[in-house]
Amino acid sequence: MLFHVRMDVNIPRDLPQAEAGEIIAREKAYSQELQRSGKWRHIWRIAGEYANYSIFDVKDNEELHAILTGLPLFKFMTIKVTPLLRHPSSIRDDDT
Ligand SMILES: O=C(O)C[C@H]1C=CC(=O)O1
Repeated sequence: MLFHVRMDVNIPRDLPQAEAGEIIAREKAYSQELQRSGKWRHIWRIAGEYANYSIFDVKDNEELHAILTGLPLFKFMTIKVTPLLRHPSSIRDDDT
């Protein structure tokens, strides 16, 4: 199942810089591992914002929930999920 996910990150200003850096490094490793597995298909930075648009390709809602709640930055994020399905006019083979 494909999901479009918007993640907005809001790290509190009073979080020590070293702690924030450590969480961001863990987030990057977590994200890149999921990208290598094919579950996190795409990630784009939203210009001018500490936010991204991502596409996930997972088995079901439960798997997506587990992935998102496992994000090291999860507690500092606002996340919006939109389920996707193939458009009948699509000419792309990888839209499902
Ligand atoms: O920077 C972000 O958009 C937040 C988060 C998502 C992946 C990652 O490495 O960081």
